[in-house]
Amino acid sequence: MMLEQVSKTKVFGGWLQQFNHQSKVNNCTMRFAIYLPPQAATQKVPVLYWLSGLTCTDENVMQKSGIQRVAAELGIAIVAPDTSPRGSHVADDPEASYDFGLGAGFYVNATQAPFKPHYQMYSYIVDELPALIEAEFNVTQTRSISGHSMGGHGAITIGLKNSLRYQSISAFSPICNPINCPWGQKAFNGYLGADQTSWAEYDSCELIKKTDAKIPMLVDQGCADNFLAEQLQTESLKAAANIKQYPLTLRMQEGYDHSYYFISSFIEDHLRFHAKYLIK
Ligand SMILES: N[C@@H](CCC(=O)N[C@@H](CSC=O)C(=O)NCC(=O)O)C(=O)O
Repeated sequence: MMLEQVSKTKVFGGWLQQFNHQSKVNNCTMRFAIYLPPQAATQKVPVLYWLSGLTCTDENVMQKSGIQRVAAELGIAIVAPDTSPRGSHVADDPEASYDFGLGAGFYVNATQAPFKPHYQMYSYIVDELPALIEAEFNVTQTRSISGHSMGGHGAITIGLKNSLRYQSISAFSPICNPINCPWGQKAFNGYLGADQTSWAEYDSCELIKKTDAKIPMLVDQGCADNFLAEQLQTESLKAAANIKQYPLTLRMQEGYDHSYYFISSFIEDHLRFHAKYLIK
């Protein structure tokens, strides 16, 4: 069987389920969560992919954001993958830090040992997971992508690099310029190697400067986020978007921090934003 069910819970008339499956690209068992709104019982529905941040699994957004209420109203499925490959045979940061290795795959395809055999999160999110979701569930091939922090970086870079696959992009507190911040430099050095020429392929600011795509993008950033200045660098994304006149709606939200309390405060706006492009 391709999918092994881990849990099934009714929420707002739809079904939240977790599954394990064998990932060919990551060469390990991967878990994901899917929320199917009530409409999926009778018709195919579009999908919003949610990419989570450092230390997260498929569970954080489903348990903390309240995303299901509006997804049920709008008829949008939510798919939340894990943030890295996992298993006793999967390499981790030798120091077992929270910002590299397990729980911190950064949505790139690793080229460096010992990470290359399993850390192929970019291909997993772009190709393998959507193919599985579209084969196994009552969903259309109409997709949008969103995420938080490391997952915001993943959503923006994957959306920009695959403009024909996604209708819209959004992010909360994204790591905007990983090639120039400590989290990104540590991860890219480990996964992609010391030669920085390949790093720009996974940097939102660099990608936005060279793309001709104009996928609508919404970014929310809390002004009281402790990571803002050193790790997230939202101003760099704003500057890059201005250069290209990219259709970015950037909202600096006074008083909000980096947590899921912030996400839960604005997740409804993000779903309604994506619905404009997912549901015609
Ligand atoms: N372990 C660190 C920071 C961990 C943290 O803040 N993780 C965020 C994402 S940060 C960027 O990707 C997160 O979403 N945590 C899970 C949650 O449910 O809040 C520390 O403890 O400071």
